[in-house]
Amino acid sequence: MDGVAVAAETLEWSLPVPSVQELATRRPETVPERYIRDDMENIAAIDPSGCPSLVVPLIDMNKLRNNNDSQQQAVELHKLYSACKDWGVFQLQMKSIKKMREQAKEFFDLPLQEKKRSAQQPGSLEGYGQAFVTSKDQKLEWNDMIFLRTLPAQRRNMSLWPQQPPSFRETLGNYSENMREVAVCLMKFMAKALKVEDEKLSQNFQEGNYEVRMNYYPPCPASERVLGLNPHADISGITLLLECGDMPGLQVLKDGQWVFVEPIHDAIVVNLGQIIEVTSNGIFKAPQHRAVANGLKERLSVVTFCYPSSSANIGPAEPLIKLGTPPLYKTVTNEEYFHYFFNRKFDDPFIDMLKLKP
Ligand SMILES: O=C(O)CCC(=O)C(=O)O
Ligand SMILES: [Fe+2]
Repeated sequence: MDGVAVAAETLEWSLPVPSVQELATRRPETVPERYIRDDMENIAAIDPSGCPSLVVPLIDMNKLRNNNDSQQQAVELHKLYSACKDWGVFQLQMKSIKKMREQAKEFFDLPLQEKKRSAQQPGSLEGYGQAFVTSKDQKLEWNDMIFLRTLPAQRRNMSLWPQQPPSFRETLGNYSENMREVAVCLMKFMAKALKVEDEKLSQNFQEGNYEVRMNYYPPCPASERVLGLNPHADISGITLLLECGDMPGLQVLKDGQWVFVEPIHDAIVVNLGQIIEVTSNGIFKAPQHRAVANGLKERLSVVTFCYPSSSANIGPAEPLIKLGTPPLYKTVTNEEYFHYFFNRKFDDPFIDMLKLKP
């Protein structure tokens, strides 16, 4: 059984709350109290434009793949290694994925009643609605989303896949396959960068589970006191994030400072998840990140969570341990991994529970 299925059976994921898109359409002067983050001191972040050391690294997949120029390849591989180790996030240059961007926007532009044809069912995360609303008192995020399992195809719940816009389903299917290729390829190079020449790692992502979350953040009249998405580290292996416009909103915690990830048109953002932090025995980092709101413009992101095959164990890669380094984490089954996740205390970096005592 995979993680989300477990959750759907055991947790109230998504108590019904109003669509923030609908709230924003009425152009209110302020927002309801439940969105105001008196619990957060400072939602401001650093603008990285004047500070090159705070610009998220940019990796070129073509250079990584170019076997005709081994020098260039080695330089890019080293850049990848440093990005995964020092940041846990980087931008990956690739042809822009225009169609998915357009279709995501068209979906959220539909009337509410049409979007609600894909509405989440009680107690389940999958579908159109909000995520992780588990109590009537908790602060709410300025975000509407649609969450769908995409690969392998037999995990799809087609009753929740939007039928509008007309080519949404086909575009999302193709896009997911495209993202699986990217994930598999990245895993090959990440294994190489770790000097773990192990085909199993990328193979596990070839046979892995893929889920897509499309996030919609409308303009917000109280953006400096509201959060689009709470700080978190992803529980995936890796996460591939497509920005649908040029409005910044994603921030990553780097050396104690929140830094904007500036959207680049011909790139996707790669965020390492906690499975890779464990697999790399703590060498690579799953960064804390969050999304802020803004008062000017809507923002959309299409986020693909890439998980290894459910039959693969989660633990430090064996070749790393064989090189003589003690394992920092215990090895668990996929089911155990999600069990730890669902039984964490809310704000815990939950992989700490997998840490072995020195
Ligand atoms: O929309 C964003 O920029 C962040 C999305 C994200 O972190 C997530 O969906 O896990
Ligand atoms: Fe995330």
